[in-house]
Amino acid sequence: MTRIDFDALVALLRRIFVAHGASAAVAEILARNCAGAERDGAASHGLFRIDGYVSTLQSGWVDPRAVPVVEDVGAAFVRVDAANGFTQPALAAATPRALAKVREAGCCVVAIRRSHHFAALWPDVEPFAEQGLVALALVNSMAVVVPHGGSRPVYGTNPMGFAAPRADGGILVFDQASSAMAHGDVQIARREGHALPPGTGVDADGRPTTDPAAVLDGGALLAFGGHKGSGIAMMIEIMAAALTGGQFSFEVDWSAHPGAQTPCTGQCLILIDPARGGTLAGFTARVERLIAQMHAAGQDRLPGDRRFATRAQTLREGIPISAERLARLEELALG
Ligand SMILES: NC(=O)C1=CN([C@@H]2O[C@H](COP(=O)(O)OP(=O)(O)OC[C@H]3O[C@@H](n4cnc5c(N)ncnc54)[C@H](OP(=O)(O)O)[C@@H]3O)[C@@H](O)[C@H]2O)C=CC1
Ligand SMILES: O=C(O)C1=NCCCC1
Repeated sequence: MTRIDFDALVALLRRIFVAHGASAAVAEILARNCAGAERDGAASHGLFRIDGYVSTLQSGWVDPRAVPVVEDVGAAFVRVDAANGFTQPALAAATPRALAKVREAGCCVVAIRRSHHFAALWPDVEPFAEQGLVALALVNSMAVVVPHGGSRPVYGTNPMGFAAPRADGGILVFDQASSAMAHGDVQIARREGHALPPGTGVDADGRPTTDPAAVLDGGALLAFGGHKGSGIAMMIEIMAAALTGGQFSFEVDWSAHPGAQTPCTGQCLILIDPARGGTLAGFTARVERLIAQMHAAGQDRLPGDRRFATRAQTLREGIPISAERLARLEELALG
């Protein structure tokens, strides 16, 4: 195992994306996003995803040079056609207008369609919380989750990311799939030969299984928390796809593009200026009061704590990477 500096990793990933057809602007955004996930120790959405990005780019399924079209729809709504490109450049294109609207109207919905999201959600919400806003991002993916009581997959692993400002200038963030496990983690479990916890998925005959291969090859995942998580997955389909005009998870069809892995769906981002409920200082003081109660009740780890600690360590010491993986990335950067 060796270590790589964050900026060096961004530069290497940028070369990979450019070598596989991405514009300089798209390559920069995806490289920072993916390197940031690896820096934060997000096993399922960091370098693990690079082979999937590359085979998707080679399949012609996504346009890595897409120019998003941003449209104003009233005082507090921005509609974005990602033009079959990645979600993150579409969000970057919409951000200046969304920020202007949230400052003016107190809130803003950003509805992105025809977009491919293959990453963690916290990078989509953190920058807004760092500017004193509350942000909630909802994304649907591909049909691998059975609705509660059902027998075939309809929902994606549909993640939600939430961030809010804190009193010390820091932020509180959670980011999670609505499935019992992210699909990426099931793939990692198969690769590493680990069983899944009971309640994660079913096999091709709908029987509960702890075998990741049985879930991935014809089986399906369950929502987290039974009918409650299933309701959240349903809400995310409605917010990320019905509201935006993106595809539902069950509509994603890769059959004409063998090797494609990124789901072409939608994302809904809701931004709120908490100062509209009083003052920003008043809001963050209430957040701190809640956190103090959580700690007093015995919760010593907040969501985001592990990531922020990993980030601080890897920025200091470098990001751990195996020699094989580094060699593979260098090879991919050659195109
Ligand atoms: N693009 C897409 O379509 C999809 C993306 N994803 C991404 O996959 C990633 C992983 O998702 P998932 O596996 O569900 O996330 P996890 O279950 O690993 O973590 C979910 C959240 O809970 C926090 N957390 C974890 N353990 C504890 C604990 N013991 N106490 C308090 N908080 C805790 C985490 O904080 P911390 O981060 O600090 O550990 C995180 O904010 C996410 O980034 C998600 O966006 C998932 C599905 C689809
Ligand atoms: O891990 C997951 O679940 C997913 N991640 C990226 C997009 C597809 C689903």
